[in-house]
Amino acid sequence: MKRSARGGDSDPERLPRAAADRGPERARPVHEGRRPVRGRRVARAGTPLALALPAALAVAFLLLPLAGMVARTSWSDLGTHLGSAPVREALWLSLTVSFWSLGIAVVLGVPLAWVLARGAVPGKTLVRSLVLLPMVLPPTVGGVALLLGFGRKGLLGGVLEDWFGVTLPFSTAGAVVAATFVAMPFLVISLEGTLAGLDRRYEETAASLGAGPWRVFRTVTLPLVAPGLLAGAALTWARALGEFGATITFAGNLPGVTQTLPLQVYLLLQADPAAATSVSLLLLGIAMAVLIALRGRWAGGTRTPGGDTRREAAHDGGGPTAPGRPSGRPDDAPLDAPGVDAEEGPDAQAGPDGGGPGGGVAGGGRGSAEAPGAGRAGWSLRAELTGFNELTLDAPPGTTIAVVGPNGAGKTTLLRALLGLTDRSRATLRLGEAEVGDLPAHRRGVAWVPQDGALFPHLTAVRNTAYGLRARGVGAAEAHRVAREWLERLGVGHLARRRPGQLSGGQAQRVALARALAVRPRLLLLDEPLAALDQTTRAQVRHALRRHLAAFDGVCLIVTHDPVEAVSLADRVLVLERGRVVQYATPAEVTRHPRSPWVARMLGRNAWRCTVTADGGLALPGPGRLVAADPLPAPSGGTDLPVTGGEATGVTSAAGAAEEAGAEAVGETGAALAIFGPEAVSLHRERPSGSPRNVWPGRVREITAVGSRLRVVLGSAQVPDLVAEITPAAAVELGLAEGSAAWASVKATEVTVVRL
Ligand SMILES: Nc1ncnc2c1ncn2[C@@H]1O[C@H](COP(=O)(O)OP(=O)(O)OP(=O)(O)O)[C@@H](O)[C@H]1O
Repeated sequence: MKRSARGGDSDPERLPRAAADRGPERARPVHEGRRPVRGRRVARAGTPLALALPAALAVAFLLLPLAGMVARTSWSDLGTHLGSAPVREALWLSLTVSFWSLGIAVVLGVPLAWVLARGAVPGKTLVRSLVLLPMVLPPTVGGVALLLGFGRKGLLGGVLEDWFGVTLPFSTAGAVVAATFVAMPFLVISLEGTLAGLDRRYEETAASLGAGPWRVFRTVTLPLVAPGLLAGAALTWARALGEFGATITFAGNLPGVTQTLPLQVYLLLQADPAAATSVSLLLLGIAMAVLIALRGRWAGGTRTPGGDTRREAAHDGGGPTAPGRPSGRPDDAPLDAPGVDAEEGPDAQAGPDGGGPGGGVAGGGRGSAEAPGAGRAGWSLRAELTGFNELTLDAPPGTTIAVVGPNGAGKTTLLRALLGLTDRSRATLRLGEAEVGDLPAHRRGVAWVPQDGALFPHLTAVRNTAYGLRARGVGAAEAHRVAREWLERLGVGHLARRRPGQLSGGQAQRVALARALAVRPRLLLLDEPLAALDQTTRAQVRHALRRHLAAFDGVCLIVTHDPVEAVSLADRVLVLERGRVVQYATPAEVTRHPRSPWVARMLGRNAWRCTVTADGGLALPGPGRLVAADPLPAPSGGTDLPVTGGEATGVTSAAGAAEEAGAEAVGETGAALAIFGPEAVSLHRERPSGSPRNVWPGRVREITAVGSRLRVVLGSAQVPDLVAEITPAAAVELGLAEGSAAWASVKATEVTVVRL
């Protein structure tokens, strides 16, 4: 049996798998636990001498001059040298120039880095090369270029002098310009790298909560890239402080005006080498202090306040992709078990009055947690998608639609199209009476909860929840009051002051849901809201979700791979494959008559593609045949779309229509799907002699435990693999083990046939 064959929990082979099963966040400690061990082994035994030797030489090459400086410094005269009036003056000037330079670099460089990382502007590669140029150009050449640009006879210099009376060469301002020219690239390159590595979902989620681009930049982007920005700023400042070549060429060497410390060193080297060494040591000390303070951060990704280095990029962002990551820590924070049910009194069904004056498209007088029911106000959904997704989606207020389909079916693309965040699919979108398809994401009234919730790691739970309200102009006090109410309602009120990094996965999901519901969206999009949670937490959050979705009177789309989630949360299940609709029906209908093998398997059922033969039999791809008691139903003509209030309510797609037409064309023969549950399969040691007409020999491929029962996968030369579900006692009685021979039988009455 697979379970016993696997061994105990201490089996090292099992650890990564088991950790991965509990979600990406839990998997991390396993790898972290192993890494140092591997690292030590590689360092001790793995570094080839051919690499180690030149590397050591390189370190010696870099170290020797510095060691020489330290060794040759006249330590007894150090105080006198550094305390002299010219050195103090030069130091003061250096600090003035370097800080001005830093200020200008931040004001100009931050927007430039953003445009390079995010802007859809032509010629970005060229601009990036231009930014890098001062880093590789000899500084004296940079100084010459500055003279030709900003000098008296330069392109702009004459204008500056005539119009504004500003002369840059041989002035302190000139020294600032020279230092900025050389140092700004450090800031731009460092920040651009950090921005490119930032997980775009934070910004996209902020937009879906109603924040415009400038607010998103100020309140989400900047705080998240702050470490990268600080690192770039420190490097920029240090580079400006040490600038020499461009300064002396463009601004000259005027004591008290442009003679900064590096220029002092140059002069002192001829007049007083010992003093030059002392001043050099000062500059060296400053540079080392900056580098040590940064500890290599300029070379890394964004270190978010939650503590994770992010190299993720957006779905459509063009950068590297990375797996979803739960914002919380499922393991170490206690779950708020008593919360959900206890706080769900009648009051909990009354929505907070959080609508602010800003309102946005999601504003209006609706309480977002009114009791569901006919006649209530709400927002219907009508969307027509073209591009990768080709479908039309219609749903009345209060509908929850589970979007399912295999990997790459276009589920996420569908959500992103509804948000207006992708060009791969475009959506015309009507929510209630409002056409919002042409509006930017932050004005659509479509709230999005990405896979891991994407809570802003630098904000507490309550500030996360208040974010959308603040973006809509609600005052801070009111927004926080409403946010607290929502957190209470979702059973996480007591965690209001915690940051996402201090929440468990389930708690983080509830906060993310509270944050989305608090803005009273017209359309709610949940991307695998429970995927990162363990079974117990999943059940709790699902429960909370069901209650709140029942009170939500917009339409909610939930992407899921979990059949329990689809069946228990949704009013309709939308099955996608290759961007098209395969089925759109109630969960009961999808369970009874799944129209694709993928859905059938997702629901844990056997699903065999077969061909209906002229005599009503079912031909399988192999030599075997399958007999079903019920004849194939007449072609449906696509009528498994539900109808509500006299109007067709459902989904259509070009592909779906074509399939229906094809099915009709073949009449009673053609492609079909034969479906039977694993509980309908009986296993035997010998060929059964009774009534079943479907009997095949096979060999046990795999046995796994599912709850208190066992799932047996039987491979057969005659028919596709089939799954049976039996009790452990039956398995013992039959002597089943992996590889053992067995017979399978299925009653014809247990087989349902669905036309494809
Ligand atoms: N930025 C992109 N550029 C090009 N193709 C993309 C991009 N993002 C997704 N795709 C492709 O679009 C298709 C649909 O992707 P999507 O992410 O919507 O699928 P999904 O159903 O959400 O999959 P999963 O269940 O794996 O999350 C896939 O074939 C995918 O490779």
